[in-house]
Amino acid sequence: MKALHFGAGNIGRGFIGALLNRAGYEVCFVDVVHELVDEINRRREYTVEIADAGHEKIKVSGVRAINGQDLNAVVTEMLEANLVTTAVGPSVLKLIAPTIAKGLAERVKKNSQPLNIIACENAVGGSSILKEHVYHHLNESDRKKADELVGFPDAAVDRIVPLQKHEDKLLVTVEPFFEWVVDQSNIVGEVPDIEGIIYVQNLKPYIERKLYTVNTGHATAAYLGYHFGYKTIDEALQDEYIRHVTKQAVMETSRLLIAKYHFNPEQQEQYIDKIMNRFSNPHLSDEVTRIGRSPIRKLGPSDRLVGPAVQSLNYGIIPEHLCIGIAAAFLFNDEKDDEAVRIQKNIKEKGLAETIHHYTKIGPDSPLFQLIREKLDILNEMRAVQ
Ligand SMILES: NC(=O)c1ccc[n+]([C@@H]2O[C@H](COP(=O)([O-])OP(=O)(O)OC[C@H]3O[C@@H](n4cnc5c(N)ncnc54)[C@H](O)[C@@H]3O)[C@@H](O)[C@H]2O)c1
Ligand SMILES: O=P(O)(O)OC[C@@H](O)[C@@H](O)[C@H](O)[C@H](O)CO
Repeated sequence: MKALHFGAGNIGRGFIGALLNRAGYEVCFVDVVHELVDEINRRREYTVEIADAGHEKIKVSGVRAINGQDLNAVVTEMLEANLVTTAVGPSVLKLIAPTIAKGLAERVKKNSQPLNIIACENAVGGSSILKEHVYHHLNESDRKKADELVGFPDAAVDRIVPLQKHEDKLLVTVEPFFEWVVDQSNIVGEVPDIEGIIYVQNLKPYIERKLYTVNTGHATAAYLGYHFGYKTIDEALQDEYIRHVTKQAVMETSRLLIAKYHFNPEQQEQYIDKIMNRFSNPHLSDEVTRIGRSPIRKLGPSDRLVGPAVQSLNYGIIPEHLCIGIAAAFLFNDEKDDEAVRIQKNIKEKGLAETIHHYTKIGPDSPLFQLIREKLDILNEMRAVQ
């Protein structure tokens, strides 16, 4: 069984690649960083280290890699792959789509075996988004064949994997917890037998619970942490105010999720407690700039902050603390982050009101708009007296 995985980064090596390998797949990574591809091919194995008191080291062997710019190599791999997965970042899906489309166009002519393509990204409907981009590059006849032979089941993936700073370029340190939930209703052919995947018939509650709890809390703590000068998430969460706002923000999303999907309130409370502990794992050092990366994406209308805030209003919940997180995201001015730079430029050139509307799509008539502005003033005042 062969798996082709796009993105040999932290989640690619530390989570998806490791699970596929354990399930018996021969894993081939696709990446655009030459050094990474070469190193994987030179060693054909790497180590995953579990960040807890035991520091267990797991060897992932028999892997190889190809360069994503080598179209022929990717097409050749796609002809034979039994499964395709991605962990490249939601904004990169559009960029890998032409290559995947080329591979699929060849494959549907030569191989009548079904193929599932699972995007393992932090986005609602990641595989569906990828499908849309891929289909854009297929002609009508290949699209019809792909409708029959190719599935794009959506997925939710959860495992905290910080930026890696090891001498061993392939070593990846990951938290012990992981969860990979896949929408079974969109699988074509046999359901892949991979230990660790939870198959569900309706993914929406799971991806929203993951993105709107884990990532909402993470982003809130990271943007506040950055604003108040903390470097890592566990440092930020030792600040009483940041811990309080983060916990309240995920309590707000929790009320939304319970109302919308009827999650069990007690289990939801345990889920939150577990997440707050995961954020503070003393064996991981996770920088607030990684967690806050790409703030334009994170301020998007259906992403982790604005998504639940807007939906909350429909259930009579006033998302005060989510709005603090949103306000803090507009103060994230990490100059190494292109999206942060673009937001700050927009604020300078077009003003705050226009910028909030532009990125969040929240209009001045929404009660959230005023709330975000008030929270921004409060955060700036708090910083000034710090
Ligand atoms: N790190 C985490 O804790 C975590 C947890 C759950 C989900 N995720 C999600 O997983 C995805 C990947 O995150 P990550 O932390 O592993 O990022 P990462 O930057 O470590 O890995 C992304 C990899 O994709 C590669 N890449 C970029 N463009 C490419 C292209 N055109 N073709 C092939 N490869 C390309 C990069 O070189 C990099 O190796 C994101 O969607 C993220 O939200 C991350
Ligand atoms: O990967 P992003 O940029 O969407 O979000 C940053 C972190 O919140 C994220 O990577 C978490 O560590 C992860 O989603 C935990 O499962």
